[in-house]
Amino acid sequence: MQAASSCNLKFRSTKTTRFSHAIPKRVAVRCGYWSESFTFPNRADWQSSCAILSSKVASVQDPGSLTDKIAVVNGHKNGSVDLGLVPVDTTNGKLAPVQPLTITDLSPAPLHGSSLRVAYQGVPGAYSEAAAGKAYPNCDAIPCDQFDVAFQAVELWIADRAVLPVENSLGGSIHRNYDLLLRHRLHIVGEVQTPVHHCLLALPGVRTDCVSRVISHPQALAQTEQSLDKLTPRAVREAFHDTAGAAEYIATNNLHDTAAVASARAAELYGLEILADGIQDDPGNVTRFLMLAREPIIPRTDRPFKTSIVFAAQEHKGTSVLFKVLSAFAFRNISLTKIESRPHHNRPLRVVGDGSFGTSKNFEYMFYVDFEASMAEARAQNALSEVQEYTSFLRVLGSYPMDMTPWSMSSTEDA
Ligand SMILES: O=C(O)C(=O)C[C@]1(C(=O)O)C=C[C@@H](O)C=C1
Repeated sequence: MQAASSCNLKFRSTKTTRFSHAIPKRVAVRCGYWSESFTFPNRADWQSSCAILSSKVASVQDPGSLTDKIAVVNGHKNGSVDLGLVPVDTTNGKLAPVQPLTITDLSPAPLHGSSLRVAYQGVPGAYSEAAAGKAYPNCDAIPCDQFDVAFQAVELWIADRAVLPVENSLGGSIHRNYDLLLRHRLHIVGEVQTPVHHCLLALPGVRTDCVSRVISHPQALAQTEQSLDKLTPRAVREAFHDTAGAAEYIATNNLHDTAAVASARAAELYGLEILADGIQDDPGNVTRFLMLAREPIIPRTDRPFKTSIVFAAQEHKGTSVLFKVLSAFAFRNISLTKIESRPHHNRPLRVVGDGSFGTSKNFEYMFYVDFEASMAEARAQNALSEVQEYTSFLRVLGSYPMDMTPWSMSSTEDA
């Protein structure tokens, strides 16, 4: 017998707990052999908690005793708490029998079921969902409303992996995910690059010249800016959480004046028509996604590897720290593939000058560097020991196989 996740047990949220004012919320969940507690630090996390908890509870062994799954919320015992999770058995109207844990449930991954659970940001039809499928074929893709929720889903063992975008060939870096990489403790275990082929979608019968508003993910709007100038010059553009979510919103609210920039799959899923196809401003539009896990993978040397690090320059080490750090790689013939700087949140400014001409403030940064070498190679280890001399903070985010998928312009047609 399979774990509960394979019996298609689903939960429907009917209402939220009456302790909705208390944040952070600590919830203890007990279910058969399994019990775990979760903390939802802010309201947004708590609001998405029904989905998170449902997915977690549905993936454990014992689908019976459904009423006592949510044992405690903020110290209050079950009975006074109703999270409003209603079990819906989609198999044959019966709940699956209780199953004891087996040795396979204790193996590192996939957990509690036959397929890997992969968190992504967006709803079905988002490019991130396609990327999750490319990174982990046959995975169970778990939609999350925010990037932060996808990180937390892995940290809380609700998902086994997260697949999140970090940069696009037209729109540039997705800074939010760089910041979250630092805030969370997940490891980069792989990368996947996917062609992004955008369409303009609207309700059936809507003409392009009747569209007064175009909604989509800001990255998607940026990637189609010139095409939208031509197709819908008078339409206002509005940011939405994700491309497929924008398509779903149009369909759900029956909006005849609004179009979405999204994938052809989103058109199919939400019953929209494709007004224009391939509207990305560059035919070779590609987004790079990172695969994240709780544990790092063991770096190898038998195939091309990339390593991602983040560091902050040491104060009082002079102005040429960045040059010295980059030289540590250059002298060892290690190519850098990416460098990104983000504000140093703990130390945003450094005052410079001796006062004779006043003082100036320099901004302090966290530098993210990707280089083409595996941490199993001596040259990479030596480069990092040298980097350590100039830095006050250094973290290896992951050493992982490079995405070597053959790529051609025509492959962009697939997405
Ligand atoms: O909205 C989506 O469909 C996403 O998957 C997000 C996202 C992004 O964050 O960059 C991913 C790929 C595309 O570059 C556009 C949007």
